[in-house]
Amino acid sequence: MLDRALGEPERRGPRIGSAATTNANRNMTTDRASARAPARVTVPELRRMKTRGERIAVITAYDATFARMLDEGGADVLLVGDSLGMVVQGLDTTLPVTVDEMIYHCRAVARGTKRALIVGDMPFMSYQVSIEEALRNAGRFLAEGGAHAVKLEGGEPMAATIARVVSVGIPVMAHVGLTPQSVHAMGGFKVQGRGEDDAERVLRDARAVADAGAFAVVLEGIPTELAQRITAAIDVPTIGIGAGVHCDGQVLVSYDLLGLTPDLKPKFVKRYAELFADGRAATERYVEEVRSGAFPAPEHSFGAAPAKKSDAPEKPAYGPSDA
Ligand SMILES: Nc1nc(=O)c2c([nH]1)NC[C@@H]1CN(c3ccc(C(=O)N[C@@H](CCC(=O)O)C(=O)O)cc3)CN21
Ligand SMILES: CC(C)C(=O)C(=O)O
Ligand SMILES: [Mg+2]
Repeated sequence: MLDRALGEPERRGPRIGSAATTNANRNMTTDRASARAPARVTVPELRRMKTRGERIAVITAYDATFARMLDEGGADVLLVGDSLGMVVQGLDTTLPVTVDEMIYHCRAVARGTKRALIVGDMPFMSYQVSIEEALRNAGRFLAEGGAHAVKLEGGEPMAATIARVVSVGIPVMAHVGLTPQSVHAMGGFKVQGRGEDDAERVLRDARAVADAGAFAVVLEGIPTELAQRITAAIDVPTIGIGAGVHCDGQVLVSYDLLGLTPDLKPKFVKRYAELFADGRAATERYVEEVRSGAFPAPEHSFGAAPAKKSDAPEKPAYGPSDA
């Protein structure tokens, strides 16, 4: 429990280190984790899921509590998306999000996750300037953020970068089609690959990143038939968002899935809960009860001298719990 509270990312994934460290981690897995915790989803497992025709469920997560909820709900992959700039930070685009911010959120998600593979989304300008910068920043997501893989946007022009990052043992999820970090070049969050030439470009992009060694490819905002062609053309799983019904998996922003983004309802979003409306209604009841004096009631209050039933040390009213 203590190591979970501290959230050391090195306990959560493969990490280069001494043989002693590796053995210690292995023993910990054997003695403590494997009996109760489900096996961690791995990159090779995701590739096998495509060959078995099993669909892959990906959801974005930005903090430990959501990560725990989504992990227990069975998500195969938790993507710490740079969409956090829009849903957590309140920005209009993802462009201002920094590597330090992404790593902070990755660490929180890593602490809340037992089974899902954790993918860190590389933010704008953290991998475009040079392959060296891409390597250094990708490495930080694993070493400091506790992520198991990184994602980056771009097709053919990013293939050499993806190949280099993959070559040092960092799994890369690619992302083609509607790439939100290119919002200004696209003139908005616009569906891509609609014309014949543009469809060919997106298909070339997907082929290039798969050939470069990406373990999966996010297809965002493209027509159903194009996503179907791409899914058939490449061996690695396609993960769709606004890309129709034929992809090998799906990804959705958790805030959209849970109904926390009341002002944003793109066509590809399905809401499985209405947490914004529920949370607002709960807040209204709380505010009303504070104003009327209905909350707090006696059962929410502490006495001056707690009755001692035994000589056992008193439990603190609140503090670290082993639950
Ligand atoms: N909350 C949230 N959900 C997301 O899916 C998401 C983010 N934020 N932030 C980063 C990007 C931005 N995304 C978006 C945002 C809006 C549309 C949108 O309004 N699309 C129109 C289609 C426009 C067209 O016709 O070309 C739509 O109606 O779906 C699409 C993707 C996807 N990502
Ligand atoms: C929507 C997914 C694919 C993403 O890139 C994000 O959440 O940032
Ligand atoms: Mg993103």
